[in-house]
Amino acid sequence: MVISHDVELLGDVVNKVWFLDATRGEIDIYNMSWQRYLDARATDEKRRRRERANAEKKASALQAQAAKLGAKATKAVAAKNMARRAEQMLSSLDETRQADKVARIKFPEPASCGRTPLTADGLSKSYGSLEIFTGVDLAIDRGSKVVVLGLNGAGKTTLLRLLGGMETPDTGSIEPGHGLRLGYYAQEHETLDHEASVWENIRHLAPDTGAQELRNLLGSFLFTGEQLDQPAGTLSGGEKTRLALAGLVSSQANVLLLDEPTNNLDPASRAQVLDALRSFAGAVVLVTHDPGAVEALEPERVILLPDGTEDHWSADYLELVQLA
Ligand SMILES: Nc1ncnc2c1ncn2[C@@H]1O[C@H](COP(=O)(O)OP(=O)(O)OP(=O)(O)O)[C@@H](O)[C@H]1O
Repeated sequence: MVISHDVELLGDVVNKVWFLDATRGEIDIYNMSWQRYLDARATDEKRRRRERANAEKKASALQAQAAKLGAKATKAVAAKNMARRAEQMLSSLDETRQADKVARIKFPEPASCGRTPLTADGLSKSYGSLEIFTGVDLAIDRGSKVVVLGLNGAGKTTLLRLLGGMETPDTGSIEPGHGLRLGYYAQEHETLDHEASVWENIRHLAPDTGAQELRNLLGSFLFTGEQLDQPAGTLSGGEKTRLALAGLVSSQANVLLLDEPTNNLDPASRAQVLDALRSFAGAVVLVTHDPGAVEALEPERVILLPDGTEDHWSADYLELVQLA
């Protein structure tokens, strides 16, 4: 049994799909491949919409007739029965299926900054006797797009944590440039306070933004009503990702450090993140195993770990993204 947002994987392996329909509160079982399931579900939903439209038409005809009859005292009982039948007909229908909701993600104009908002010189990091990397230099220019590649354990997350000030290097230094505003998206969501609620988290991340604006922002990331009071630690993987991204969007950062920002997202929300990346005017340093995210970023440069070598981006590196 597999739970995944990776549609390629699902297309390759599954021959049975359980669709948990939150609108109807039911599980539909489709004994077929992923592609055939997608087609069958689309057909089922079309059928339900048609049935609903027919029933609504019938019910409103009944209601109109009942209203006419109700005017005559002798027909009052028949009219009442008719109205009741119309009501029953409507209440037995499934709720109309909302088009599956998707977060609307758009990064705002970044705050203005100098030519090179972030520089690092001679960074080294070891954990005990394990040397992760030594002597890594980099300069992040305004608006530049950089992808960090390396095999598992090469130190990609470690480098972002150093740049984001979450950890200190053993040697070397990190120099913030004029006007730097960093936005850090952590793979494990450690930028979220898991004890605090959704609302308190976003409040903390964007203390200068008005309450209504924050409410609207959270709404566009699909957080409304009671969920604003839910502790962040109890959110699902995709919801944590959405909350952390909402925090980034509210921050006006001009350098985004993104560690696997598309993990845990359903395909529709992932597509939104990729679109947001495409149109972001600030600088981005991206760590990802998702080739689609790299293509959306259109990086100019790549940093290869653990050596710290820098190169111009070329499509040949895409293969390494999947390996890494
Ligand atoms: N706090 C720590 N204590 C000890 N070892 C650590 C610590 N943090 C990271 N490491 C080790 O440092 C190495 C680099 O970890 P890092 O998470 O930066 O790799 P990565 O390139 O991001 O890997 P992946 O592609 O698997 O996400 C790993 O071998 C990891 O086990």
